[in-house]
Amino acid sequence: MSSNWLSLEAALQKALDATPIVTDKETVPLSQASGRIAANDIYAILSVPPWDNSAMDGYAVRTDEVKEDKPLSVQSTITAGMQENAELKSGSAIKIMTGAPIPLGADAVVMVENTRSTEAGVIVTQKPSLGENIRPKAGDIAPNQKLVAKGTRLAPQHLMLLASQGMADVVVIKKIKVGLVATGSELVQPGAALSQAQIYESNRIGVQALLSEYDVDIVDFGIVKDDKDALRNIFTKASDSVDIMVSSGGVSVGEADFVKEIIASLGFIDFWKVAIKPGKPFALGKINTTLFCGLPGNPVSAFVTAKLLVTPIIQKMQGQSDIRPPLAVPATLTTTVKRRPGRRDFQRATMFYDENFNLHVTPFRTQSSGVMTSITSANCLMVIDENSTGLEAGASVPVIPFTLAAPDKAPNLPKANYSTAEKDSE
Ligand SMILES: Nc1nc2c(c(=O)[nH]1)N[C@H]1C(S)=C(S)[C@@H](COP(=O)(O)OP(=O)(O)OC[C@H]3O[C@@H](n4cnc5c(N)ncnc54)[C@H](O)[C@@H]3O)O[C@H]1N2
Ligand code: MOO
Repeated sequence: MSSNWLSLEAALQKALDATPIVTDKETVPLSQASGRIAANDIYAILSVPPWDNSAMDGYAVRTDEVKEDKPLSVQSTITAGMQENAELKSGSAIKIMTGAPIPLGADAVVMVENTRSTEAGVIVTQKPSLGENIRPKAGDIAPNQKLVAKGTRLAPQHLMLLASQGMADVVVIKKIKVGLVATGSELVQPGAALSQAQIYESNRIGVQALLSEYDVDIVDFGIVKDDKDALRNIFTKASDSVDIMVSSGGVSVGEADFVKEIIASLGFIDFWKVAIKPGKPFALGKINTTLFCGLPGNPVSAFVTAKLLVTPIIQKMQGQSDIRPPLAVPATLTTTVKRRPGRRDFQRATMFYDENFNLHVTPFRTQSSGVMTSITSANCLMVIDENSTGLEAGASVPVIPFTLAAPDKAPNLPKANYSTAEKDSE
């Protein structure tokens, strides 16, 4: 590894150390809170369940009165939502539905399937144990119990929990503003006409979609030419209006790569170059007090550095308490891979299961960071250590899946045909 390249871990640590945490709060309805960060610890107000209630449709009984072939007279029926404080009489049973409050005196509920109805009453065919099918008051949540810790990214299940407490809204960290700009005199906005030597700009849309998963406000600064004044102008504007500015392109050593120089003149470059492939020329700095991330222009490098370096920075800035690296799982390499040591490789690859649920992985045929189909054809990144000179087929290698969906041939999953693609007509 070249001496002026940081390892991914060192780069990430430096980046997170330089990242300020936004503390401004706002109150939003639960319907808009998914993916936002809880700004406070949230405590329970109510018991859940609010009373002892039935876990089954059946009969509330006194266990000591349940005898083989002795009918219990059915006193009444209680359904969930009924406002009645019933009391179970001796020698009786009360018909009860799931969720309804347990009548006073009852100490178990028999499932309807374990009973038989007769003219004389209900006969219990399987004696319940004490407390069977009774969900006790506060068995799930007790008042003052911490429900959600400050810094939690609110997932659907957290929102259900808060709703069960009667809460209609929640205090979250204000959305952070992320500026995006693509640099390059050759770049044209998709939809416009191309002239000679021009290509369509594709990094902003990908980075925007990736970062939008973290519920940020994107401020789009468009495309800027490789021109020092134009770059200075955009970055100065950005420092007044966003929390973090993310650019792509112009961070390597070419004649028109001015981005680092301009950032250094407006603030400073904290580090440049990370020992990863793709994505080596990633730069981190500040424009006045605004954090700056310079992604390399090659589309695959921009995608991988946004995923590996920018998304943890965003999480830290939002006050997320638990920032973790992406999930990596071991897979068996199907082919021999030769490489030059120096950078940790994040090869675009396809992982798949065999009949025994073992995961295998095949790298995409080309690993050039300009080949965008290497990411669209892949379903994971295959990680090879910086010092490795290559791996033999059969070696175990970590892979980072792009999604949590099962790859091909998952043997323990239903064999239904999930594909919605139209079948060839017969
Ligand atoms: N002599 C050296 N040359 C290069 C090195 C090096 O170490 N020494 N590093 C290479 C690596 S690795 C990368 S990655 C690239 C990154 O360079 P830049 O960040 O300066 O990117 P550009 O030169 O501006 O663009 C590279 C490539 O990507 C295309 N591009 C740029 N932006 C976009 C965009 N928004 N949408 C679509 N395509 C984009 C651009 O046209 C170029 O083809 O540098 C290597 N060079
Ligand atoms: O880092 Mo570059 O991204 O190898 O092509």
